[in-house]
Amino acid sequence: MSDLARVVTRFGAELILRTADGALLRAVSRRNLAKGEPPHLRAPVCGDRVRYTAGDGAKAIATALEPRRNVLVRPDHRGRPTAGAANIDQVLIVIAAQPTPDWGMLDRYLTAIAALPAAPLLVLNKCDLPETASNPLLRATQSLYTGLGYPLLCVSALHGAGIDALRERLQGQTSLLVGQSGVGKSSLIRALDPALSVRVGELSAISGEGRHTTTVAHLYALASGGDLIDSPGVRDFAPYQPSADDLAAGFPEIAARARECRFHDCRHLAEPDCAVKDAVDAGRLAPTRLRSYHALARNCV
Ligand SMILES: Nc1nc2c(ncn2[C@@H]2O[C@H](COP(=O)(O)OP(=O)(O)OP(=O)(O)O)[C@@H](O)[C@H]2O)c(=O)[nH]1
Ligand SMILES: [Zn+2]
Repeated sequence: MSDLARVVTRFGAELILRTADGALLRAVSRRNLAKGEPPHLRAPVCGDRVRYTAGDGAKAIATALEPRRNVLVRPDHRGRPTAGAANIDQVLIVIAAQPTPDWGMLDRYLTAIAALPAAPLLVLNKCDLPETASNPLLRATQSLYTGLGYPLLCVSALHGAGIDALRERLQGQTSLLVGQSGVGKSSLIRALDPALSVRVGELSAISGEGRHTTTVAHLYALASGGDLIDSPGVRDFAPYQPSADDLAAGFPEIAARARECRFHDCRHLAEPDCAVKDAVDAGRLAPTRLRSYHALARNCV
């Protein structure tokens, strides 16, 4: 008999599992639990569902990996693909008036999220700051992305505005938290569930690895419902070699206009009769989006 559990985190060959009744359990796993997969996808990662049995000692044994809905792959420090987290329903991209938003980064996130696939949710934090309302570029960009159909919530981790609405959007979902350094991701986790900092301590005690475990991906169960994956290592991620389809999914407004270009493989650079460049010139397509598109297309496979 084997039971089903969810991987909270992994360090080396060891896992912390969350069992069906919510208990945390230390477990060991073979590195290649998923034999048919490419090497970087064989070991269980944060968010995976695994079968386990009780081991001889204090540690359980992960015996099988359940099929994944998706897995986030990113380059490791040597540029090789590595799995960061699995079974992600939704990605929260946190932005704020401060630090100054990096819109290219936002477009990279959106493309990677479309490729996963998962649902994006833009979270504009620090809405208590006067700059949030008074910065014309931020307002214009806000309407650019909502106009493209991306949902956006304005919140304040500091004052609590919009946090209830955010909690609601997290229920029943596994959500990954990403965003530039300093936008308030840690503050948002604390605002969503003040008890979580206690659980972080509990995890360190179980793993015995203290500091190390705070730098890898963790799956947190929110008291209000839903799971949140926070991964300091995955907080900035780019699509791993996007395909042409990934680019089309990440830039739907460009893909729609590209059908009108004279050349079916138009790259929207210097080609004649390019409907995408025409749309930019006519002010119907944001030049920043085309710039982001070109930056990603350079790595396209
Ligand atoms: N005014 C205001 N400040 C906030 C809010 N949320 C976070 N901050 C501040 O922004 C700074 C950065 O917050 P963090 O939560 O550490 O940001 P982070 O995104 O986790 O940063 P990294 O750990 O570097 O990725 C801190 O000084 C927070 O107090 C907010 O809603 N309003
Ligand atoms: Zn074109």
